[in-house]
Amino acid sequence: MRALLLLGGLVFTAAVLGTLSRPLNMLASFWPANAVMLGMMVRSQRLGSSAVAWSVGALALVTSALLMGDAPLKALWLSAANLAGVLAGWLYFQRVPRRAALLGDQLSPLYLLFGCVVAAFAAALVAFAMGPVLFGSEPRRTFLMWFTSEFMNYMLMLPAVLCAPRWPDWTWLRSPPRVSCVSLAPAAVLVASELLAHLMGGPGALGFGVPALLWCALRYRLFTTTVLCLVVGTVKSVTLSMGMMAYTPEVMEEVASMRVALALLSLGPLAVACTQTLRNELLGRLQHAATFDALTGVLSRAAFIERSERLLARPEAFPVAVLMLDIDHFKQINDRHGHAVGDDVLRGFAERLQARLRPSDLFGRLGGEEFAMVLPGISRAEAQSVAQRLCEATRAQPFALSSGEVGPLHATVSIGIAHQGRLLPERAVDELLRRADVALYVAKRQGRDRCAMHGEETVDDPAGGAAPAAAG
Ligand SMILES: Nc1nc2c(ncn2[C@@H]2O[C@H](COP(=O)(O)OP(=O)(O)OP(=O)(O)O)[C@@H](O)[C@H]2O)c(=O)[nH]1
Repeated sequence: MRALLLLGGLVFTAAVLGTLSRPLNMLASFWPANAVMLGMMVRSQRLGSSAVAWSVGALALVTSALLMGDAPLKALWLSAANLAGVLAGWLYFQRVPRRAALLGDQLSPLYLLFGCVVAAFAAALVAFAMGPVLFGSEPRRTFLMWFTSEFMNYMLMLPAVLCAPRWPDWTWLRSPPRVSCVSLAPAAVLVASELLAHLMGGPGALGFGVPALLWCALRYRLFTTTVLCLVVGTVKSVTLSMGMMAYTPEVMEEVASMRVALALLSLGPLAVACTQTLRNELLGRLQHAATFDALTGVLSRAAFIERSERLLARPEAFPVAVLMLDIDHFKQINDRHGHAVGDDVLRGFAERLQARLRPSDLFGRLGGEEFAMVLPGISRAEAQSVAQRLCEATRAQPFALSSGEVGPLHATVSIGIAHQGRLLPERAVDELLRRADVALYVAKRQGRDRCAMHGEETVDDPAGGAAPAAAG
């Protein structure tokens, strides 16, 4: 219901705005209603496939035309042409891969271009027959002007509607991004280029803003780029049509050609913005894959070591505890129940322990069934009690398994703790992991399902001579 109201309200408002801009003269022909309706239908599959939604859109177009003073026959015919374009565009976008239709693909600008041609062509086809009846103009002229005006409107407006963020994603409205001189530079250069174009005039002035738009496409989000292209295109078409630039197209063919040029201007920046968005998304996924362990979701070995090194280089992290955790007899779980069950236990174990850590703690999987933690700002006694709680949490409940063939499985963990009160001069991570490993060896030797603190009792240190450690 909310979506229907939004559709009706937006199409109606856009149609009223379009009608109000009619006196601007032929070149501007600002008509956002069709692109708004098409964009919403393409974005929401529920709206697009609902006969009620199409009726609401049609009603909004007809009522706005009647309210703005069009005769009933004219209102119906204009709305029929508009609807024919929207319907043809929607049918076309249904055949385009969804991701590409929503500007999430490198080829999106080309799909968009073709979709706008289809929609504009369908609208012009219905409209040109009424040219002589309603406007007293010849059909060829009506077709050319209708097609180019629709094409320009779709090309400028549709990208912004297709990639506008959904309402809950508008977090930047509540906490706007920090604006700096560097971030404003592309927009400032765009304004300067457009002013220069205005001062110099001539048909070539159309392209003055392109370098700045390309810069914006590289620097800003896709939606911001589409809005900038829309604003630049609309301002250009209005200033040209009002004779505010030194060059103003006069004959019909010049106007039509100018509209097509205005529409195509945004294609380059759009292509760059789409590619950039795709690239950032892929980089984000790559970064995530390198940072987090694919099975358990905790930090990967490399990311854990890197973040631990950064943390342990800061004096305020001390006193600190480094824990080495190893699930007991994990090989038996694999051997008895299979690798998939072993994976379930690893996942459940990591999830259960992660829930018991503070945001400032680091938790990583070093490999196999071996995990490690860095707990900054913690005393020796606190570290010991945290480790004990982690042992209890592992032991307390069996781990749920995704396959129903085996019931929940019990598992236990052994933990070695290394505690360090003051900043270590160098190689702190290696040293503390080594000590924690020594303590883990003690915990395993003393019967497993327990924790051991390095430095409390002398034990054999496999890494080099005798080292102190004790069971917790
Ligand atoms: N399911 C699963 N098993 C893994 C994975 N990585 C390593 N393993 C297995 O983990 C087991 C580790 O066994 P061991 O190192 O002998 O240790 P353990 O059986 O836990 O014995 P203790 O540590 O002495 O208690 C091996 O069988 C590995 O094949 C993994 O990603 N998934």
